[in-house]
Amino acid sequence: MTPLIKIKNLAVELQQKVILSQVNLSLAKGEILGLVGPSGCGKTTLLNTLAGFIDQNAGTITINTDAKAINISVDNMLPAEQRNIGMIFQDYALFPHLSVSDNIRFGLKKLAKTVQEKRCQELLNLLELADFAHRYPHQLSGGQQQRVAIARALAPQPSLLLLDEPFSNIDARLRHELMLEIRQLLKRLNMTAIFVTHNKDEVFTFADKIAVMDSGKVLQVGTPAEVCQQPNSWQVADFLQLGSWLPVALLSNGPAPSITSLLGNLEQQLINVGNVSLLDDSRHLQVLVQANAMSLSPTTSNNVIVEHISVTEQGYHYLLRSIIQDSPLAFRQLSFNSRELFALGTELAIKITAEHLLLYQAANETRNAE
Ligand SMILES: Nc1ncnc2c1ncn2[C@@H]1O[C@H](COP(=O)(O)OP(=O)(O)OP(=O)(O)O)[C@@H](O)[C@H]1O
Repeated sequence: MTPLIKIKNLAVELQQKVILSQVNLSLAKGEILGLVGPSGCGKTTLLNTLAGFIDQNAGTITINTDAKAINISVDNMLPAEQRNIGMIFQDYALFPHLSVSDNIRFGLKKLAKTVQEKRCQELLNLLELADFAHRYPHQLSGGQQQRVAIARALAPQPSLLLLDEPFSNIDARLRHELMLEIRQLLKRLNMTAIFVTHNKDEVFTFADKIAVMDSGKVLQVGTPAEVCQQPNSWQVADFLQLGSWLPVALLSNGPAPSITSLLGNLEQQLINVGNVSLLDDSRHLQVLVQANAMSLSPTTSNNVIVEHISVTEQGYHYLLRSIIQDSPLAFRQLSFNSRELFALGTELAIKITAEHLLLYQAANETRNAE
């Protein structure tokens, strides 16, 4: 199926600095993509480049609608107003001197008055804003302002909607409800959307697909389940906080390599992420361990000490450090969940219960970090 938007080898430089490089993404009509990554990795720059507020230095953006295909490249830089892309900014950027209705009608000035009226009324109803049509932005709550921003962006019937941290200004209690509501609305309209977020829960609630970025590049794209189950690099696992890192060493190589750690030898099936060359690079090997994939073991001798405790809805979350600290395999922050309460400084015997383990090669700094 032809994707609604296809981004190929997109690159952007600002003030002679590479901000985006080799960005490749495609989205089918009606799909919602969440862009995540550390601060400064280029998420907003990507949205602004798609919207036409920043010029690309290489690559193509193709938008396929029923009516036509738009090709945007360095040789064919289409101005923002001809891209048929709607954008919702983090602060909503509503016009303070215009009423809710006038904000929504703002992008419709070229259309006949009757069409403007009809579309505005439809959007007021759709976003449950009819009672606020004559109010001004400062007379609305954050959630209501966000609905107006969405209505205004949808009014010109864009083929793609871009949302920069759409829920960051919404009260935490309302956020989840609003996210589900807006997602259902976009799905009903079969609207294709790309949104930026810092919030892991947000991406899992709102997105069909996620793209994890780092240093101007897209590291991994997939459904939230795919990315969580098999993060393709330690940066992805680290950014999404999918577990903690347990340093390991190679015991034997071959088709079924075996490894050891300060929690003992690990018999689990190993998935060698990125085909780490075990012989060459065995110094910085680590496995990703989820907090729920470990248990207390009566048959193992004590191997960890409780360093930090926090209370969770399911019980207690512990940070454990290895009892042995003068080893290259020592760790300081292994996450562990339990319903039992242990005091700080308690020594415990822990074993890994996961069926398989993801093996990564680490940069030095991720060792011992959660
Ligand atoms: N106009 C500009 N001129 C030069 N550099 C810029 C400009 N705008 C952004 N940058 C740089 O581009 C990089 C990416 O910025 P961007 O705002 O896209 O990141 P981000 O992932 O959205 O960050 P955050 O999550 O903090 O919002 C940063 O290093 C930033 O300093």
